[in-house]
Amino acid sequence: MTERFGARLARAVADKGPLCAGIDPHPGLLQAWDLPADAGGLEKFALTAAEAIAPEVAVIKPQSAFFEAYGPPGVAVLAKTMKVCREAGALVLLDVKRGDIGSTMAAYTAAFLPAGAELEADAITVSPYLGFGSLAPAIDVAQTQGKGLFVLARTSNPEAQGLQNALLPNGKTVAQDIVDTAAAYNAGVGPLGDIGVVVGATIAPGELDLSVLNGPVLAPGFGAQGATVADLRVLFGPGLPGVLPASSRDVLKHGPDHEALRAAVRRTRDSLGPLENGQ
Ligand SMILES: O=C(O)c1cc(=O)[nH]c(=O)n1[C@@H]1O[C@H](COP(=O)(O)O)[C@@H](O)[C@H]1O
Repeated sequence: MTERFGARLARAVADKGPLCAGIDPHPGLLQAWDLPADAGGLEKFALTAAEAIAPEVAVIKPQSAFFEAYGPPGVAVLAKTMKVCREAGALVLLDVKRGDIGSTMAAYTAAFLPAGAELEADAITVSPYLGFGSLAPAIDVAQTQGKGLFVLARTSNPEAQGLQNALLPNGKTVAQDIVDTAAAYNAGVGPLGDIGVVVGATIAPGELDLSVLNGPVLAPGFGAQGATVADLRVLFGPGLPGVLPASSRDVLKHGPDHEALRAAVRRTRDSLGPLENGQ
């Protein structure tokens, strides 16, 4: 039987710590690395980052838009980058933020989750704003094929507050309702469910109750967007249970030197606490 994503993630985090390192080939970073703004520059950037960073972390998160921006050659670079990351032992969380009516969601799911797909990921980010139920095709595949989802709940950007903290007729905020719906899919699954949520590390403490989620929490906003390790501990609890703090630019800015990149990702990873295996 295929091992569930939650179990694979728990093992990876026990081995390498909870950091999720992002590969975000921003045009400004390509320029800072002295690379041309074309598919060749993108490839050099992404593969350098993947080779230096992926062996050091449990999860690596390529940001699809920065690759799609270069058209089909960019998507080919994304596929290659994901392969390098997997071969280095990292779980690949593809940040594509997809979400659509159910039948179309099934097509997005086929693009990113099944074994053998050109852009096969271990998990993807998805948007529930067409209704959580519209994600059913992705949930089905994730749960049966050992893959994971990270559902946007309370995002790190300042514009998100009004919509995501709006109260629903059931008395919950939109974000809390998304967390609780994800929790229902994770109930009773050990050691961790497969349906995670995205909660920005920049939000105010106390906004959300994550106590029954029993699933992973992707927490972007750590580093370049201002959140610190201390902020993470206040927000999510001292032990950061199930939390994957995500950082992209704050690590990538140390490139293109391979050793400097590797040192930066190790520093960031180690700032989150000692590894369970003492490495
Ligand atoms: O889903 C995400 O990954 C995400 C959700 C969110 O609420 N905020 C957020 O910043 N992100 C992504 O996380 C990464 C953050 O990058 P840095 O700010 O450079 O660390 C980017 O790829 C964002 O698209």
